[in-house]
Amino acid sequence: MRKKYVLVRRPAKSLQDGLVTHIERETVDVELAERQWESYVAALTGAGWDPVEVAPAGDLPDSVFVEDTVVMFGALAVLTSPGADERLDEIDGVEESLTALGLEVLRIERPGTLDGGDVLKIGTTIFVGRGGRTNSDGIRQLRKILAPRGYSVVAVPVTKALHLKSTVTALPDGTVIGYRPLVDDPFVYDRFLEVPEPSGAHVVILADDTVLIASSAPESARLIEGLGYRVISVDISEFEKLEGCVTCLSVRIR
Ligand SMILES: NC(=O)NCCC[C@H](N)C(=O)O
Repeated sequence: MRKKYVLVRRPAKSLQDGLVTHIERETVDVELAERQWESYVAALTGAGWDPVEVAPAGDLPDSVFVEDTVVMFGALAVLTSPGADERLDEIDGVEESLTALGLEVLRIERPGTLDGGDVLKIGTTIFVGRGGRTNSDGIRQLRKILAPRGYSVVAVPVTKALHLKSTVTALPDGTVIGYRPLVDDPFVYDRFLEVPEPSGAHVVILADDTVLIASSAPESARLIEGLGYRVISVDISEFEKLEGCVTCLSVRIR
């Protein structure tokens, strides 16, 4: 069986200086964050994923949110063009890890901006959030890269949260789940299921029958379990204080 790699990046010592846009700033316990990160990586490993650690970047507070720096399409890695200038320097370290894995690497360039947190892949349909971090030129560039490879890019406005995937993600069967007050328009998706908690909208698909969710969303976890999935919960409270969620801490490479 082919190895399933997952890219992760250890939290920076300066984590507490990470950006906050839509929520009030709270003090981050960096030591607790480190322990939570270890448990998060252990959950991925336990589900059969092989972690590849991008070299840590002590002076880049948001570097742990590695999802925003690259989007994978099979063996193609598209490095992003982060919408926040403070995050631009995160790209180089990620590129080194991707090249070392022998992947084809392309990139979105300024003036285009695109954050990985704005990209939701469901089969060959790629939903891209147009919001605070991703602009129309970034979407245009991604569309140009993906069209010849058989993907269609569907752009959707995001006005109520940081990223598209702060508002919705998808279950293994393709059902889009979201916390309704944060979703601009649920009708852009073929199937939409409302979850009862904001962080319940975020799942990482670990296998066809298994998803990872934050422990801050117990009711949503029960709802998803009721649909026949195995649900693994992890506490990521310190990352949630910086508008992070379970998806943003890793990038799966299949
Ligand atoms: N994909 C994600 O949900 N990323 C979270 C990024 C949080 C970080 N503090 C930021 O504002 O960029």
